[in-house]
Amino acid sequence: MKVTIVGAGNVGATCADVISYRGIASEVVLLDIKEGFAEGKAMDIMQCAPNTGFNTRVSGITGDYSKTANSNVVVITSGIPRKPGMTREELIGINAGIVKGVAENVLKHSPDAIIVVVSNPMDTMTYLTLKATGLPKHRVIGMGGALDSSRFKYFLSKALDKPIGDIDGMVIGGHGDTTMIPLTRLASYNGMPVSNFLQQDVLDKVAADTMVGGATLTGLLGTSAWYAPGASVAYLVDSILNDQKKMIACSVFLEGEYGQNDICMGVPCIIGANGLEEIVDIHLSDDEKAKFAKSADAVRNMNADLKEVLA
Ligand SMILES: NC(=O)C1=CN([C@@H]2O[C@H](COP(=O)(O)OP(=O)(O)OC[C@H]3O[C@@H](n4cnc5c(N)ncnc54)[C@H](O)[C@@H]3O)[C@@H](O)[C@H]2O)C=CC1
Ligand SMILES: O=C([O-])CC(=O)C(=O)O
Repeated sequence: MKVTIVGAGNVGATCADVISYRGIASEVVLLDIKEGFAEGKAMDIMQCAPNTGFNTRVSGITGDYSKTANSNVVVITSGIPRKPGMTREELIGINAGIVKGVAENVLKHSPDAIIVVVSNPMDTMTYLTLKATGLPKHRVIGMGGALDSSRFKYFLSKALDKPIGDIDGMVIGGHGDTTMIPLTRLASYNGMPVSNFLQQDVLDKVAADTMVGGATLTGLLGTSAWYAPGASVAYLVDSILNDQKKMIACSVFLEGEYGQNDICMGVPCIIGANGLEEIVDIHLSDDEKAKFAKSADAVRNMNADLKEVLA
């Protein structure tokens, strides 16, 4: 199975590293516009193989999409990341043109690929990719919820002082500082509701920390995060390539699901060989429904800025 990652920067290269280290694909192509950059990242990753023992072939290329031909999955991580103090939404001006161009280029050589969109503002970039390419909704999947959910589990494990692997939870809604919806009501520790162990004010703090998880890391690092984002993309790609049918919160096109239409937003999805295989209805409470509708309003507002690029 072949995966192309367009944008060999922090997130793209980390994703390639995790995919190869875990043997998720037999071939990974990294593509970037910066001369020699993807080649360098691929060479560095390949030189791990003797010591970590993987067999994935990782190669890098500058701008030549013919090398990406017949990819099963294409990941779009090209574009600029935010700096401290910025929102993801401020990236739209530069990233919209990049993402549209990349999506069109990859499809010329991999007409059957499933596209995973990572560049921010991710929900709007996913919507743009779907509209610009005309691909069916099952082949355009935005990655954000997998990452936000792993941050949610991290903050829950800290609050509970219990191992992160014993925690389950999901974040739906938009992938933005104010649009994420951590589902604290449904989060669990070894199958038991976390509300059995944590007071509401602690749960509220966990949710708030989760929502600004990306902004907190951007403040600490000077650019946005890459280890957990790269690993989250690899987790999603694994479910596609190996037909795992995992339930993962992903940004996908909604046609009435969760009361929304003509928008891409994070909802629980079954992800398998066909990409998006099912949107799962988890019966939100009235409060969660209200939050989802508010989140959708904000994402829709952002999508309105695509008028020019989609014209
Ligand atoms: N959806 C999510 O959960 C997450 C999204 N992101 C987003 O992912 C994007 C990438 O982030 P980083 O890897 O940290 O940035 P980065 O700056 O390290 O890497 C971006 C790469 O894209 C390349 N690039 C730019 N235009 C290109 C084009 N037209 N064709 C091919 N390559 C091109 C650049 O040369 C650069 O190497 C950002 O927009 C960031 O906000 C980052 C983390 C999580
Ligand atoms: O925070 C950012 O800008 C990058 C991102 O989407 C994340 O790490 O969640």
